[in-house]
Amino acid sequence: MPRILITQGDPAGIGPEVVAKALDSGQLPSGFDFQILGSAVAATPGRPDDASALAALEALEESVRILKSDADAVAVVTAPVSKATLQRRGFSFPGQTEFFAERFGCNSFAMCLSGATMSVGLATIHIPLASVPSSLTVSGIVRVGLLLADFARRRFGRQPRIAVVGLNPHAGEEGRFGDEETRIITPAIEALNRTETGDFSGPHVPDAVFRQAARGEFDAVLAMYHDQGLIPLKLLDFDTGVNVTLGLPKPRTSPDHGTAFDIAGKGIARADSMIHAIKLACELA
Ligand SMILES: NC(=O)c1ccc[n+]([C@@H]2O[C@H](COP(=O)([O-])OP(=O)(O)OC[C@H]3O[C@@H](n4cnc5c(N)ncnc54)[C@H](O)[C@@H]3O)[C@@H](O)[C@H]2O)c1
Ligand SMILES: N[C@H](C(=O)O)[C@H](O)COP(=O)(O)O
Repeated sequence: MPRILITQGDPAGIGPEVVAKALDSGQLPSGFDFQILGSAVAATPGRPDDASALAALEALEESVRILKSDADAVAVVTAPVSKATLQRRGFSFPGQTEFFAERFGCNSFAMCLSGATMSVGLATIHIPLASVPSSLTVSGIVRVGLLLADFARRRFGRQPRIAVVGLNPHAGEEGRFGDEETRIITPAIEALNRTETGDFSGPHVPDAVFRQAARGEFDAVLAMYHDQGLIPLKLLDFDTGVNVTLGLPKPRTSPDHGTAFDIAGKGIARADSMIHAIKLACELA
């Protein structure tokens, strides 16, 4: 039977709790086995330390070993980790997305979050806001746009309508508030439309386009940076949002929330996003 790997994340966070609740929910698809990775070290809730970070890291590495060697292991779902704590243990990646991409030798990958209301792909991921403008390139936006179109086509079963967002207020207001739209984003949209993989429009005004997306006018939104895309997504879709890494040979999903150290150990963490993450992994596998 196909098997979904589930890493428990940092055991000082809510990972083990939401994994256990998801498995007990009665809402997971049939036809799959679920294999839990990660030891329940004696972590203090809300207090990540070297041991809890190591447990999280070992589960990630173990998932890669299994995914590469076992054809029945068809996807991985990762519970949240603390990036800062992991990096103090020598984890050299900004996040799990970049970790899986490197481990699978995947140069073309992207972060996408998909929820009941909207799906959002990110042209840049875990970088300082000040680095965003200089990190945007035509080829980078095209690369993420193609991955997002492929994902949206698989999810929604049609030629996807993808809104590409501007970077600046009012999408630059004809160059008065910035020129990334004319220099970079518009040429990328033109190149994407030449591929005929989706109907790409934009550059859209950032403060308006997410309302249109929420009303169903687009199948996905291609945002220029992390918080541009994830603030509306998490505002509207916190319980159904799933983080999915595009471009990997096997699907990797994760809940849209973090370790929630402030509520760890209290038994009040909601498992909805984890349940949706497991469902999406099964759907994509
Ligand atoms: N999937 C992941 O691995 C992932 C995602 C986001 C953040 N993180 C990491 O998590 C850490 C904490 O990040 P943060 O504080 O920005 O975000 P967070 O999602 O952990 O917490 C934000 C707020 O949402 C609440 N919350 C989160 N998940 C919840 C749930 N399931 N049920 C009820 N309430 C919930 C928290 O209590 C907190 O008030 C950081 O180290 C970050 O890197 C990991
Ligand atoms: N950027 C994600 C979010 O805000 O939800 C989160 O940090 C997870 O990133 P990784 O999947 O790369 O760990």
